[in-house]
Amino acid sequence: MAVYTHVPGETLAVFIARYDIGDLVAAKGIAEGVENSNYLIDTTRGRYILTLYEKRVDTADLPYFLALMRHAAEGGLPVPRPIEDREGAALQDLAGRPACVIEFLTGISVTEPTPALCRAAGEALGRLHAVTADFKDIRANALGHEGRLKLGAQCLPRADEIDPALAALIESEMAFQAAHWPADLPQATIHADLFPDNVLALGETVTGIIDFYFACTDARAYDLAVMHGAWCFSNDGAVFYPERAEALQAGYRAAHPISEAEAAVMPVLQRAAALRFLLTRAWDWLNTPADALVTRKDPMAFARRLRHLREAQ
Ligand SMILES: Nc1ncnc2c1ncn2[C@@H]1O[C@H](COP(=O)(O)OP(=O)(O)O)[C@@H](O)[C@H]1O
Ligand SMILES: N[C@@H](CCOP(=O)(O)O)C(=O)O
Repeated sequence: MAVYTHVPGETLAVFIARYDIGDLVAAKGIAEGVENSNYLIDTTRGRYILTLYEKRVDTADLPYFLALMRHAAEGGLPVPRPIEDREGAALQDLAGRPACVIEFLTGISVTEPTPALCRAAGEALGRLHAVTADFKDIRANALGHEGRLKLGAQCLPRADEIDPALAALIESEMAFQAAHWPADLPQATIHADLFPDNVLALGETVTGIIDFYFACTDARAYDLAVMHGAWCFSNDGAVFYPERAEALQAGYRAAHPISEAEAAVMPVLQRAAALRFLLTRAWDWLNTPADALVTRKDPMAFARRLRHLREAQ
């Protein structure tokens, strides 16, 4: 469930009238997503997405995210373009929250991707890296190497409330990452959260790359490592699908090279990515009130991935 901020219909109609996109004819809250409130907006001229940014998104970062989406869309990628109102403003204030109307893209997100879709998604990431190579804005990754170690230390004291062996796993991986994280990889603009639920597809064609709200500047190859964890395991993390991983990497290489140095440290980056999602899920698991609207994601699904990656080395 992800409509945290409810906007009355009459307020929405007045809001949409600021734009040159036709009159509001329907608005529905979108259940998917966890971070922000999203509405599907139909007007007399087309369909749009209205996002109200909730507390975990720093308002100061919004111009970066919107500029990045615009840059990627102008580069020919299926990325939603932020829509400007008649005065040229894309970033708005609605119901006390920062808000933006963006293009609606067709397609559905799958939960069990085929190797062919993994290939297409890998290629989409490679194209994103190619198109954003000249995107100049910089945003530090709050969940980069240092951020992961900090969050790990915050999760450790209560991690065993989730699973009796979890603290030991986190502590051991933090030590490994502190010793092995490569500081000298090429930096780039990365999506940083390109899970299957953030890729829209029709059949095996990618029609949308969405949810840029973790995008940042970090090791380019780390973005592929995030996708490896998100796309190449069963959802519970119990089964690894090598054919998906091969397809993902082949697709990426069709659009962007992977250097020898990046390939050599990929196992470390994959473990770092598994740790990142294990930690944010563990933190949310321990700190989300039982009556919260949002469904917590299972941290153990990424603990299993991390164990698999550690054993495979
Ligand atoms: N531009 C878009 N076109 C079509 N559907 C979208 C678009 N943006 C978001 N959605 C829909 O809204 C859902 C939640 O969006 P998302 O950006 O992932 O939210 P959150 O940041 O809260 O996780 C997506 O799963 C998708 O169904
Ligand atoms: N992909 C992350 C959670 C972020 O959720 P999103 O809906 O904004 O992609 C996870 O799976 O832990």
